[in-house]
Amino acid sequence: MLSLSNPELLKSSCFINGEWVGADSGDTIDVINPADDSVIIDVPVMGQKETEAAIGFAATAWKPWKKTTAKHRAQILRRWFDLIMANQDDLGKILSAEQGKPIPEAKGEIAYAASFIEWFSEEAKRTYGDVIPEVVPGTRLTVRKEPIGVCAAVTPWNFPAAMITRKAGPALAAGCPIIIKPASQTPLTAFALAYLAHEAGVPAGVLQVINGRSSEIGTALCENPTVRKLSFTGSTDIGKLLMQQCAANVKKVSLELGGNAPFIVFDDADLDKSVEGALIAKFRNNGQTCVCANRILVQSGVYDAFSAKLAAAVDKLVVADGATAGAELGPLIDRKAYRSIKAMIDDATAKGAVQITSRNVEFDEQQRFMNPVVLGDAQRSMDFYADEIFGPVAALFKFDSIDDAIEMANDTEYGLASYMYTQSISTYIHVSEALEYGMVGVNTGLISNEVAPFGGIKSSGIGREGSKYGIEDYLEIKYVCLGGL
Ligand SMILES: NC(=O)C1=CN([C@@H]2O[C@H](COP(=O)(O)OP(=O)(O)OC[C@H]3O[C@@H](n4cnc5c(N)ncnc54)[C@H](OP(=O)(O)O)[C@@H]3O)[C@@H](O)[C@H]2O)C=CC1
Ligand SMILES: O=C(O)CCCC(=O)O
Repeated sequence: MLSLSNPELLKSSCFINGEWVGADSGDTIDVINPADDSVIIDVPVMGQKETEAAIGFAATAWKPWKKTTAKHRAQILRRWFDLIMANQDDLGKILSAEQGKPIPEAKGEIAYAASFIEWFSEEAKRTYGDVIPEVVPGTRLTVRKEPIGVCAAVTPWNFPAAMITRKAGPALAAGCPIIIKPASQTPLTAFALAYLAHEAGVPAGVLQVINGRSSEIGTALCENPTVRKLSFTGSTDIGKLLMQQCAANVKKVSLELGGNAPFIVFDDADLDKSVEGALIAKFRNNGQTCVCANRILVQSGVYDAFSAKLAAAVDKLVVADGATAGAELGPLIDRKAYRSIKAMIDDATAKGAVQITSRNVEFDEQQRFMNPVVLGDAQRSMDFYADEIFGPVAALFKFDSIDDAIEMANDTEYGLASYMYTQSISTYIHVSEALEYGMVGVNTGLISNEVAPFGGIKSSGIGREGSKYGIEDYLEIKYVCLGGL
């Protein structure tokens, strides 16, 4: 059992219309700690019926919520932020237990998650409209931003807190209710956040969390016309499916999907800083992040030196249960993830990739931890050139010219994050402008924060989260033309 200062945070029920409830069927499923396969607690398995009920409650809650002042919503969100930060230790323990990331990293995610609530508590007051100079005498043209209506969020297991607050923050700030369906593997952080939202004064029905059969819940959320907006973070395949389902009633969608981030190291880069950046960009959350470096492209002049330095640093990363002091990489989320990552390593080595790190990367079905690995001599024919690794494998590709680097970097259906290391201003400007990505990190491996627009282009998704842009998707523009003056 998790030892928490505030045991109220560990919930085994869904949160619907201000009540902690089980599934109508009574069905439950265990939430498993991926570090040791122990059961943390069981949670309800809900489906279409409970989802429809939650949509109805949200619609009812919307009427008074949209009429509250921005200042009132800002105050509630600020209280929620304060409560999340006051409970950071407990929330970090819950998140680490169900997701696997080391407790300090989990606590870091809690602070990152809270930052979206703080940010949108401030942005709530800035959803300005416009007054447009009239073209016909005796008229007045005004533009007002209004909440879009009932929103839904479907979120992944890799960031069980931040992907929720990055959606719930702007929704609530804009005056919308939101129904959250967390990943089945990590519902406990979502429940704990809902508990604190309620404590902060978020009214019943304005924020609900429903766990269960994803395709049933997803279909209900996408096909019910009362839901006006869906925000999804997860795989590209499921994103496409949800977008199709939302098309029937022209629902607004935001999608944060897969990536295939290039991390480019030019000959003139500061190598120590590049290695430091690569460690963050590649191994954050054990490589299970959509903005993780997927293809590390290194210019031929520094290829050998960079590979040796990176491999030495990677060999030192401490792999252990996330609750163990000093752990830097926890377990992967599940066996399916191990199998998929191992298959990519095997594919690459069969095609000529060479392991530069020294630790064993064999895998058996009992295994819960994977050693990080650096593979050199990576080639375009290898699976990870096109596909997201989502694990602790750094693949190094060699290139000669700047144009080669740009061509390789853009040679993908994805366009989320990209990174480059150079000390040349002209390389920085030329390459950062040529990269077909929503985000570019220059001389840094960490680009995410609440004030910057997070999102991708191409198959990486639609829309931006965080920043001043992140609230726009939760607002509709209403133009009023007043005549006869
Ligand atoms: N962009 C990103 O941040 C992420 C990318 N990924 C990528 O996707 C791969 C697979 O991970 P996975 O967890 O399976 O990602 P999914 O896209 O399957 O899951 C993300 C969310 O979507 C839900 N979901 C799954 N199927 C449906 C459906 N038919 N209708 C509605 N909701 C659905 C999941 O619920 P449930 O958990 O209940 O199935 C979860 O809440 C990873 O290896 C990685 O490559 C994964 C996670 C995050
Ligand atoms: O989609 C993800 O993988 C989570 C986002 C990580 C981030 O915000 O940096």
